Amino acid sequence: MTLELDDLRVRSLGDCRYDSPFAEVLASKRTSPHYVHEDDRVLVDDTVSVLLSRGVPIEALPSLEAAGPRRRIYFDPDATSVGIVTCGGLCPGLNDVIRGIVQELTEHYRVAHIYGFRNGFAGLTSQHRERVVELDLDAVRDINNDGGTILGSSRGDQDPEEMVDTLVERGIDVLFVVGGDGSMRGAMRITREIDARGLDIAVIGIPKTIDNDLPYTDQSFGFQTAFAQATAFIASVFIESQAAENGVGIVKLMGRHSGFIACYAALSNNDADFVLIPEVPFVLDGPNGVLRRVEDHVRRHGQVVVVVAEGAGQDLLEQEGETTDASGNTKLGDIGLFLKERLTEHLTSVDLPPTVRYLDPSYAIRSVPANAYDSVYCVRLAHAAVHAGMAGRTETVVVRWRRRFVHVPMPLITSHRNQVDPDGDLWMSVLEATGQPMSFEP
Ligand SMILES: Nc1ncnc2c1ncn2[C@@H]1O[C@H](COP(=O)(O)OP(=O)(O)O)[C@@H](O)[C@H]1O
Ligand SMILES: O=P(O)(O)OC[C@H]1O[C@](O)(COP(=O)(O)O)[C@@H](O)[C@@H]1O
Ligand SMILES: [Mg+2]
Repeated sequence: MTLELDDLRVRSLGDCRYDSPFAEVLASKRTSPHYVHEDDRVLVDDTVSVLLSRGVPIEALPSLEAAGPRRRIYFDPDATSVGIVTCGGLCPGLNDVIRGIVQELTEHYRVAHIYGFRNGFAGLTSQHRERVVELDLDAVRDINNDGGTILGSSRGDQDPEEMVDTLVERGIDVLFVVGGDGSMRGAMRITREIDARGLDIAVIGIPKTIDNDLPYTDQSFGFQTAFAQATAFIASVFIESQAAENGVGIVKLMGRHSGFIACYAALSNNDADFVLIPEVPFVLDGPNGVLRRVEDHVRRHGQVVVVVAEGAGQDLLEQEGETTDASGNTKLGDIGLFLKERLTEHLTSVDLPPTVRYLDPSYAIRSVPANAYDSVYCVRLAHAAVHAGMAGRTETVVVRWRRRFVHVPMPLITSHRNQVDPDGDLWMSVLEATGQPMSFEP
């Protein structure tokens, strides 16, 4: 993988001219196993073989700027106005992030104004810009107890010129965009327009994806909450299938291009016998196909549980042309219902008429409040985002990478998708736990 140090440098609006409220506390800090100094950097790679293969001196190895408070900051807090927008699909923890940003900006930096734009990027258009809400400590009190986002969200394309007009009209100095790959592409278009006009506005991204499909982040916030929810649905179909004759439990889970939710949920209570994900192709028919394998399992155990990610096996479905949603995301065929139909047909034909229990929990796994672990993660990301913005970083995303909070340039976070590696140890764990074959190919 070619990755140059220069690709990993984040942009800054300029020199930091003001003392940070954290200056005193940071004065004596040095890098330790538990703290990375603001001038130090975090390595991208973590194995000796990859580091050696880079073939460059240590200081030229791919590395990321550490996140966290700075001794000096770019914006004068008294004269700073901030905007927050949440975009794309919901994810547990969005309210925790909003709350964390508002609390940090209010209690430590004491900025002049914090505005929330309603319903994603749509809230920055001329049509909706009047619906902006001013956010203070009262406005965010207890919002973390609820799922969703108090600001609302949306998909769909918006004009960057109009959005930047709104930022200028409101006097926004720092815009926080909480969203997925689409939102980060949208945020980059905003920064391009800001650059074209020579404006002094920072844009900071906080990566949100329930599918965990953004690269350079260990695991996205809300993911743990979501797969824990999914686990409960798998447990239900397991119990149901156990009590029925030739019981077949099928759970379809979110995961458009990445099967992380399916893998983690399946591993969590180990009730699944087959896990099907977009990254690992399979066939249904033939001696090694899924149908025969499931049949064998039902013959031996009297029941079976199949977990399928929504993006799996799309090549098996007949699609009427490729359709996309408002944001340009591919709309998928329903692999869950297709599997249900084909398995019912097949098991009936081999004299194992099944009792099928099919669940598609869909939005039920992402509309819940974050669990305690994700809440902690969200608040720490929010703090890191605020520090980055106040220090004048722009076109920058705050992430946790190999357990350190770091800054990643936006173009890099949209450069590719994080997916389950069929040769990696996660998929190996799934194969070990389920006992399913390594391949369903003929
Ligand atoms: N390629 C793109 N360029 C600019 N904006 C985009 C792009 N893709 C998506 N967006 C905008 O980002 C927002 C969220 O994108 P979407 O794909 O729906 O969710 P997510 O951010 O979760 O991936 C939408 O308003 C959408 O118009
Ligand atoms: O119905 P919606 O709101 O478009 O969202 C559904 C889709 O969003 C996803 O959750 C992906 O969104 P994120 O990764 O951005 O959170 C898919 O798994 C799912 O199919
Ligand atoms: Mg997306």
